[in-house]
Amino acid sequence: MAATDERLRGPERETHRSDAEGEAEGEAGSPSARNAGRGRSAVRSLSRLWPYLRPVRARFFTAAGVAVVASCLGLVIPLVLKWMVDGPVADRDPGGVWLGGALLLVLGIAEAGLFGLRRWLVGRPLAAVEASMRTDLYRHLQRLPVSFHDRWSSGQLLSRATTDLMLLRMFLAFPLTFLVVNGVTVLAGFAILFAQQWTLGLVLLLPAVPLVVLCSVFETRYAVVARAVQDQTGDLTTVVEEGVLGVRIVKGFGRHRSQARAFRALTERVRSTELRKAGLLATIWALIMTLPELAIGTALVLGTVQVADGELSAGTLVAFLSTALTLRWPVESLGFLLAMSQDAATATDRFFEVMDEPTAEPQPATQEAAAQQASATRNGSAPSSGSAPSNGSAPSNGSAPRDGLRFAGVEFRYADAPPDAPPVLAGVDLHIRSGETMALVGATGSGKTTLTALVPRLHELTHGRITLDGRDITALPRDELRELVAVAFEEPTLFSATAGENVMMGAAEVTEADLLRALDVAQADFVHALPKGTDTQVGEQGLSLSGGQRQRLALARAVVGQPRFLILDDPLSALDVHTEALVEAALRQVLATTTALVVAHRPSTVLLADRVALLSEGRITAVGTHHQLLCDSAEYRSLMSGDEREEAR
Ligand SMILES: Nc1ncnc2c1ncn2[C@@H]1O[C@H](COP(=O)(O)OP(=O)(O)OP(=O)(O)O)[C@@H](O)[C@H]1O
Repeated sequence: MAATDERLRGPERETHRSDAEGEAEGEAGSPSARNAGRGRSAVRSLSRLWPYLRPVRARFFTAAGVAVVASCLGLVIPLVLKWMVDGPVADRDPGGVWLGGALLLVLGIAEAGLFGLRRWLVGRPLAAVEASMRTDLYRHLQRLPVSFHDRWSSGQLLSRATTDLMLLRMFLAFPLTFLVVNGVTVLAGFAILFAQQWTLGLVLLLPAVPLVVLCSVFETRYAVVARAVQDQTGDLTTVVEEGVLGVRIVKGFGRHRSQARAFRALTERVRSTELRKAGLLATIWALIMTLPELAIGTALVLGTVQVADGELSAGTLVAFLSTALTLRWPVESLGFLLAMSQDAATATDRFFEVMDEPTAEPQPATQEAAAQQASATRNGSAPSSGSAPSNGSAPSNGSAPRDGLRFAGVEFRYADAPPDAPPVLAGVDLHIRSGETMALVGATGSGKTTLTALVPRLHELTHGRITLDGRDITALPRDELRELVAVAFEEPTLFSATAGENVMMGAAEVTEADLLRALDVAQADFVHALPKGTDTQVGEQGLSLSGGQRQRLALARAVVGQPRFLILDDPLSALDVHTEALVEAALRQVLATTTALVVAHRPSTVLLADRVALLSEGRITAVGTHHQLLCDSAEYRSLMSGDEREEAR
């Protein structure tokens, strides 16, 4: 998997490389792409599509059968011609010629009708196959851990969900069927050729040997370039997406020229790889067209000599050559059918690279949690985290003590961090009592966001445990965990939906009254002044709203379900002083009814909390009230005053 990761991370690096570096990579794009194309069997890759094709197999195989019949009908036409030339034409029988003509017309119409029927048979089912693959991919992407999304660029995922799946539908609709249909047609055609005149048949068969060798060389080379093109298209998608989402920054800093230059460099790379791909295709196609033409020319000369010598009838020669010409298309199409199959095999690999990613992260704490759960079941009560609830608060139900949120010996290291890097969090011990609000304060990069992300299990901790009312989070079903814990991040993400829908995403079952209450709590009353109130579309990423408005909607989303635990990552950072005061006042009411961990940078946010924990270099170094820490901790004083010298005193 490491190699795959390397390839997937590659785009970010490669996107920003110079052209010279790109050229230096040589023939086939990125080294990772070269490796990806080599040594894999296209057939094995494509066979993984079977589960998706299975539900529509009846229609699919019927369509293939229809196509085989249609194609073989084309082979009957030369036989009718032979009958006409040797029969009615030689005998000067106009009635026979008309009959032959009518037969040819019927055969032609039947052939066209059958090909039309084939298209009708496969059109709808294959669109359904594409849709079901896309749905599976989307569902899987939603389930994959955050660490996966940290590693993969969005453009690579987008291009897999769009371009690659389109390539696969095209492959199933056309090359897959026609590789079979053309294969059967060529075999049947050669049987007819050999039956008519085996010596001439051998002449036509001669190019088959070099063609097979050439096709196999072509397939190997083309696979590498096809992979490179598809990966580079993914990079391009990432750049376009970043450019569109970051358009304010690009414009604000006047970076449109340098952005355009970077984009041009990338398109240049895609273009040159596409040209290499086209060059390979042109070469194989030229050879595939030339060799059979030479063979047909030779057979024509030899056949004419045989007719002149009286060894062969003119009708047989006409039929022979017509059959040979009918076989031209099935043979000549081989080049691009193989190319499309390679594109599809690459698309399949890229699709399953994502689908094969495990949805669960390794959970070192699971055993411990499982043991804990088992012991809880034996004792008939929810386990505590080692000590009795310290605030003496009432149990949440008959047996479970309300122990609040507890971190015990928590250690965390990002999977993609260098092996020699120290863990982001190490030995974090912290207890937030039930009903308490704890502010988490620390210098930039000290690990505050990381610590908060561990509670809803956006990342899996490396060691230690986190408990909610005494229950290990790894032992809680995900749904229950998400119900218990609500989060609002510093960067408020909104979806292309209405303002109301964005808020109601915060809980499973939300009433209109809950929505209005949450908007009120988050001081998001501005929503009512929008053109359609809570039904107003807020646009992609909520970009039509101000930063403060987005943050208030995100806050409303966090509180709408009245969660038992609330995790807020600097939720007031984008608010002006006036709105901040309003939101703070409202938040006080919410915090009074929940257990909260609030990342805070400013004294005003800290003052919302009952106690403050100071996170320093991945450890909790002090816990106390705001005033206690101001007295006892130089680092805390420095962070609150924004004065670095304070710490040195
Ligand atoms: N996905 C990631 N992969 C690897 N390292 C990461 C990742 N996300 C964060 N880090 C690193 O983890 C450390 C802690 O980051 P974190 O975002 O938790 O800090 P923070 O205290 O919230 O900072 P801030 O106050 O600036 O928001 C930083 O050194 C950061 O570079």
